[in-house]
Amino acid sequence: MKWSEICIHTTQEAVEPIANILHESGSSGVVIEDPMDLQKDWSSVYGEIYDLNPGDYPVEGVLVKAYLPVNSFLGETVDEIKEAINNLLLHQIDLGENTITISEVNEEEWATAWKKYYKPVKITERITITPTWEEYKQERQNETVIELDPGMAFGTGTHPTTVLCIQALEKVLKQGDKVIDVGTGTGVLSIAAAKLGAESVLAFDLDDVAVQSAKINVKLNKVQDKVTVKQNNLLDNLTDSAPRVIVANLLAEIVIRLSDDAAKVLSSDGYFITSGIIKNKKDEVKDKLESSGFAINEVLEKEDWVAIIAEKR
Ligand SMILES: C[S@@+](CC[C@H](N)C(=O)[O-])C[C@H]1O[C@@H](n2cnc3c(N)ncnc32)[C@H](O)[C@@H]1O
Repeated sequence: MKWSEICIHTTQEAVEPIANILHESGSSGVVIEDPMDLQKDWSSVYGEIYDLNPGDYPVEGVLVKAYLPVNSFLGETVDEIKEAINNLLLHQIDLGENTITISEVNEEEWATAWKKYYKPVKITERITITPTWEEYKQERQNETVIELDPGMAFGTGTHPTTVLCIQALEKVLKQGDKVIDVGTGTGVLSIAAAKLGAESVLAFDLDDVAVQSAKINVKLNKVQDKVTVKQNNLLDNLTDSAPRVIVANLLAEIVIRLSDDAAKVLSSDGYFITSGIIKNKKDEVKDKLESSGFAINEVLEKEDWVAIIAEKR
């Protein structure tokens, strides 16, 4: 089969929504080439990992690439992708250059193109995330290893927003907590919560592809007794529960929409961990959280992204 590579030159802020658009259009294995990755000193800090070629990276902005089968619908699919990306401007998302190029690749190239970027990564002192196809030996006694097969769901577990959420979970989670993970994607945060000691975790995602991916990863990590994965819009139709922690790695706009419901649902000593928030939207989200009845406990930052730990007042 022939495949077409679609490459979008954009901004860090637009990477997640564009990756979602590409997933929804049926493309496989989104690759993100962000020059910030070249500046990370993975080898000295984390004893790992990457062998990155600077020639693959833009000088400014980020390249988001995905692979579409070459068939009679390709033209229409590309037009739909372009339209959906341009619609992001209506949500005040900066698209930067927003140039879109299409090129043909062979099957072998695309099948391995994204996997070469995905290696075991030490996310925090305690947690390492490794793709299922890498053999990884636990290096330290108290190390918690999460195995992930990202499939077509967001993401590899190494995105700054995911890392920040895991760091926040480590700070607030107590043994025996009930947790809800809104927008679970691959299930990575639910798996982390279960492995960090949560008693039960509800993992919600609107996207069926994510739900299927999270179910697979939950089993792979043997936490199916603790984690229940369901297709659900935000916190809609929640009956019992009263979790002590809600974690939501979504876009700033969606976090704002979720804030009042999160305050209602959480237990009285509850924490709301939010991310997917680009730095320039931090104050808007903080204001909304405060007006929903939260006190801002801590703001964590990584690259252009923030995560906010908010405590129910
Ligand atoms: C940025 S990804 C986060 C994935 C994962 N939690 C992580 O931290 O890597 C956001 C996820 O939220 C899901 N999502 C978006 N809107 C949603 C909604 N209204 N209700 C539930 N999930 C939603 C998307 O399908 C996507 O899987």
